[in-house]
Amino acid sequence: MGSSETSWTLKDHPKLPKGKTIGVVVLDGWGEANPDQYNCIHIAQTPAMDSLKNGAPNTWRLVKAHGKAVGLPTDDDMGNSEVGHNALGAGRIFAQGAQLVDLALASGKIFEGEGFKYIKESFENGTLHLIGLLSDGGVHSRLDQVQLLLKGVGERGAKRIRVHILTDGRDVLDGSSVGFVETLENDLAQLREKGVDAKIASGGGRMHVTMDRYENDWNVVKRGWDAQVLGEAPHKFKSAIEAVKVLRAEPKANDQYLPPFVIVGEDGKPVGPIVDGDAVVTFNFRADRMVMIAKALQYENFDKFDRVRFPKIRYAGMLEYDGELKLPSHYLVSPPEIDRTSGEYLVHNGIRTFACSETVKFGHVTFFWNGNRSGYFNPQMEEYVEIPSDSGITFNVQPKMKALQIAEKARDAILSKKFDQVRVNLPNGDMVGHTGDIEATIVACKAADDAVKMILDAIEQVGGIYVVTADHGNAEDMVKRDKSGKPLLDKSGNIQILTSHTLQPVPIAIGGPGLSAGVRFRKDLPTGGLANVAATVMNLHGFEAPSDYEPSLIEVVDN
Ligand SMILES: O=C(O)[C@@H](CO)OP(=O)(O)O
Ligand SMILES: [Mn+2]
Ligand SMILES: [Mn+2]
Repeated sequence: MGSSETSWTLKDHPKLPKGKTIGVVVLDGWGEANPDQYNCIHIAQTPAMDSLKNGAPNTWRLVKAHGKAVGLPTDDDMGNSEVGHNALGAGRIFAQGAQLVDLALASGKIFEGEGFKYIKESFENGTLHLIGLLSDGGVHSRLDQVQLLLKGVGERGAKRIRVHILTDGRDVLDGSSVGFVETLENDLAQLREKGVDAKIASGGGRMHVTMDRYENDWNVVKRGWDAQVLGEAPHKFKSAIEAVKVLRAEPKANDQYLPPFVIVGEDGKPVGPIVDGDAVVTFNFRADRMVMIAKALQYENFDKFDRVRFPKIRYAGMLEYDGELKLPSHYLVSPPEIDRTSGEYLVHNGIRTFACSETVKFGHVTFFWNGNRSGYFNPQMEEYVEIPSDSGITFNVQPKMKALQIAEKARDAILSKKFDQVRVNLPNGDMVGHTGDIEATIVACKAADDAVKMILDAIEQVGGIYVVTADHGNAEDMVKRDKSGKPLLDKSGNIQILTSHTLQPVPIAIGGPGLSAGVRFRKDLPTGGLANVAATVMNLHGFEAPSDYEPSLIEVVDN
């Protein structure tokens, strides 16, 4: 159903009233796991979330937040914010970027599309540059896809290839960068044997170089630009393996924050700056952390930092990263078409919406929630508030982040009675969980719980309803485990800290004075996931969900 033929009017729910203020709280990175010392949510004081759990099974339950339930290729794929918020907002399961790229590579269609034809024009006389996250995390990119892409471009005439790597350590174990670089070097050596001049040209840690999001800190993108395009960085090495090993040996160094480096040849000159006539592919499929570099590579007029040189290149994204902005204008694989999201329906049905988070998660409750769409559906009906995040720090230094400020904004929005839905994302469990700092993550979880309490109190005051859930796990498990669940030790006998998301389910709780008597979670949807939440929220607003939405989690029983 395209939007032109869409009937936006939702049917009235047969039993549930309209007009209740609904607080929708998404705790980022807040899964449910066994209570042990590596479960920061369990260790932290979280009275608000604990009390919600007492409502099980009628008003508290778990939902799936990983794998196929959120459109990822397999059930071994951990959840992430993009797919989690997409599912929460869109109410249906869409094959997500990771899977669409897999399919396009398997069928070879990726090499037949408009995007590939466009970059191919540069293969004869220019260099093909690949820029992206080098790991098998599967959140933003996957190494096996990069390998297939490299093989494919080699077979299709690319003569000179330069890869600009971003080391991970966030979706995968810290220290794993070395192995990924070795694998890539191996592939590049094979290409060289076939006569393709293929090398790594630059690199840096994902959180320090290139992969900022929501314009939190343009310096991050600039550091990448300087290395990738200008061939300038504070560190110069003859090989990427040496670079990563040496930079990791610095005190406190880790994969996420490695400084930028360039690879130089025997003559001391960078082996792969981006110049006129080259082609560039950013190979991440996920949008949020690619939008800023895409703007720098694509926009003629650009004032976020001094690019010094703006080479005339043919640029394509692995996917289109922003459908509204049409960014980038060329891409190898079409993104999922996430249409008719709950946000769009609700605005058409008179629901006035307020959404808020701090910068690092602001796009999650707006852009991702709305199916990777920027801006408002109807500015008269919606207000989105972004609280500036701290920048230039790792969040274990400020684990409370802006949770209190987000909660205050939500509280004020609820008490103002100007909105029917007040939606927030509380980032702490996730952003601090990614640092691997257990003490700080415990503080973070408490801060998120305090914020939940403030929002629940405001809902209480206005006689509203709350829906509290999460987008995927993180803080509930901070250690890598074997199949039996036992913590894994590294060579020196230390536990292996897990900085990534998890495969755990997440809680969802409903309640508040506005919740009609007799509303409870159904028992016949034991495998329900995040995509079932949108219909649930629509019901609580007094509407039936569209028939092709995943079913609502609630039922109304006569008391
Ligand atoms: O920080 C990010 O980009 C991802 C992890 O790679 O986390 P989230 O999906 O929670 O945004
Ligand atoms: Mn998240
Ligand atoms: Mn995360």
